This record gives sequence, C-alpha cells and structure tokens, in this order.
Amino acid sequence: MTPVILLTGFLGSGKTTLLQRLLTDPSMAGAAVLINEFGEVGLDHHLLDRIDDTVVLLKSGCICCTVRGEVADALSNLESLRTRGEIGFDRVVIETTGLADPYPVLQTLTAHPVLRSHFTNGGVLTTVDAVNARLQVEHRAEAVRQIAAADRIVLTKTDLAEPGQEAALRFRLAQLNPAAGILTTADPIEAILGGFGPAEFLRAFSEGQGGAHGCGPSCDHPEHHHPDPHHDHHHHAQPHHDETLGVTSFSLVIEGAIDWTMFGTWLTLLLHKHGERIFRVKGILALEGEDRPVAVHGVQHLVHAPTHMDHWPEGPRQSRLVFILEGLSPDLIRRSFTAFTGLSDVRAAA
Ligand SMILES: Nc1nc2c(ncn2[C@@H]2O[C@H](COP(=O)(O)OP(=O)(O)OP(=O)(O)O)[C@@H](O)[C@H]2O)c(=O)[nH]1
Repeated sequence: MTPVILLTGFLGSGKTTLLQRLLTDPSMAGAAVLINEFGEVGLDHHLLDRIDDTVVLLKSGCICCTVRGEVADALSNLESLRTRGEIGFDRVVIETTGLADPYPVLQTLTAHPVLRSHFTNGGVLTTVDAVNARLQVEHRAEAVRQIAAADRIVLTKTDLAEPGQEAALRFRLAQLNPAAGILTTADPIEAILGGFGPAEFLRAFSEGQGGAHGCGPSCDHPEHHHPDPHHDHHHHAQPHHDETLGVTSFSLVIEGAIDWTMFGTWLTLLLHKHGERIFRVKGILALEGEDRPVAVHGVQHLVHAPTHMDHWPEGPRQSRLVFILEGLSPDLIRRSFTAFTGLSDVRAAA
C-alpha cells in the first residue's frame, strides 16, 4: 500500500514552501506530488522546483466539490502508469488548496473501491501561519477544518510572529485539535514526516467522520447527505462553496518589465489598506534589469520577501499575479495597479 500524505493549510500558510523542503529529504525521493490550487492560474507547480511525470497539477476549483473526483482520477492514473512500469513512486503527497476541506479527500482515499486497495492515508499535515492564523480561525471555517483534520500541525512564520503570538496560537490550536502534534518549520524533516502510522490515520479519519472537521447541524456538505463516494456533487442545486463564501480569484497578466520599487510600494499599500479582504496574492514577475523571474507572495497584511526563481517556466515571459479576494472588486485592483505603476498593458482574467 502506498501512503498518501495530505498537505493542507490555509491560503499562504506555507504549504508549497514546506513541500519544497520535504522533497529535499532522501526519504521523499520517490514521492509523487499532486497539487491543487484555488484560482484559474496555477503557479505552485512553477514555484516547486521539480517538474516531471510524477508532479501532477489538478484543475483549479474548490477541492470539496469539484476536485474530489480529480484526486481519484489522478491517483488512478499514477497507479496505471506505475503498473505499466512508466513511472515509480513509493508515496504520494497531495497539496490541497488553501480553501480546501481535507475531509472529502480522506474519504475518497478510504471509500474508493480501487484506490483503497493501492493507497493508504499517510497522515494529514496542516501548516498554520503563526502571524495570520488567529484571524483566520476566527473567521474562516476552512481554517478550522484543516486544523481539526491534522495529525500533525506545522507552525510556519514563527520567525515573523510577535512575542507571545506563538504561545497564544498554540493554546488555541490545542483547543481545536488536542490530539495533533505541533511542530514548527525549524523542526527536522524526520520529525515532521516520521511516525505516521495506521493508528494515526484511523484516528484522523474517524474524527473527521465524527464531525471534528467543523461542520454543524446546518452543514450543507453533500457527502454528509450522500455518503456514496461516487455521488456526483455537481448535480446538487446548492451553490458552490466558493460562491457561498463570496471568495473570488482573478489574475493580472502584465506585459513589459516592472519596476520593483514601484511594485513593492504598491503591493504594500494595497495589503495595508485591503489586507483583511485579500487572502492571498502570489505571482511571478518580470522585473526591470532581471533575467530571472521573481516570485512574490502576500498574505492578508503581510508581504513576504521576494525570491528569485532559477528560470522562467515555459511560455511567454509575462508577469502574472493571482489574487484571492473576498468582497473586493478585481477591477479596483487592476485600476490601482495601472494608476500606480503607469503600465497600461494589463489584462485581468476572472
Ligand atoms: N518568514 C517566513 N516565511 C515563510 C515561511 N513559510 C512560508 N513563508 C513564505 O510565505 C509565503 C507563502 O508561502 P507558500 O509556501 O507559497 O504558501 P502556500 O500555503 O503554498 O500558499 P497557497 O498555495 O497560495 O495557499 C512565501 O513567500 C513563503 O516564502 C516561514 O516559516 N517563515
């Protein structure tokens, strides 16, 4: 049986960064990776420095409603390729979107008639952002579900947290999921990955079924009403989760090189003013005077230090920024960007 590790955590909490680090460990040399992102334009597979047949980008969307079938398809596909000897892997990591409820994916693994004989749950790892999580757990049910489903929580950005912030968060996390071990990104990889046994998996799964993933009596998760794993969620009349939550994603595609100072000031001001409603911004930029692309990340009010990527992904060398917003007009962001930078060749894609 091949273990499947589910890597989850709220938007921008450091899943891809942790995954990148985990993949450097020799024990992960044979891992296949499935990546799912919220938003039309997936960037994570570019940010992850490994592109081969065992890295699969799942279509964007709300993982609870639309991607569940895709996870099954992608795993089945990997299994067929392995059976034919075309690829080899000894474990799988699934990085979910930052808005995903991990429970339906766990359910797919255990209930799917074919997958259950090849794959087993290798544990749920949840990244929790030490700077932003307090706000997120108070306002976002998905953040609570991800924490509740965790076998192990990895606290990220403790280096950026205010004194006392980490201790207060640990206290809150212990209330939400007293059974999960809490580590930080400073812990060795063996501690983060080691010891995920079947017992831990079963506990996580049965807790998830018992409601520990945060659903109340008014929950409209289809799987609670239709436990049949083959039931097609798309045929439900209820609104898509993302619509219910009012969360939207859009991207800006920018032609021409960008001045970094100007861009950095714009992004800082934007997140300062609207950070509560901008869950996430990330992008790949073509900067003036730089051959290599630069990755930028913002999470609510926080702008992270930009990083140089090794090379441009295939395709045109355009800057691309992806935003995940709640209750904020994409047009406002596009207009503010063009007004601030003076760049006019800027396309917004829903
Ligand atoms: N200082 C610091 N920055 C971190 C840490 N972990 C992640 N980051 C930064 O946080 C930003 C977002 O990290 P990602 O790994 O892309 O987060 P993610 O959870 O994959 O994001 P989504 O896929 O969009 O939900 C990046 O700029 C990272 O460099 C950390 O422990 N400390």
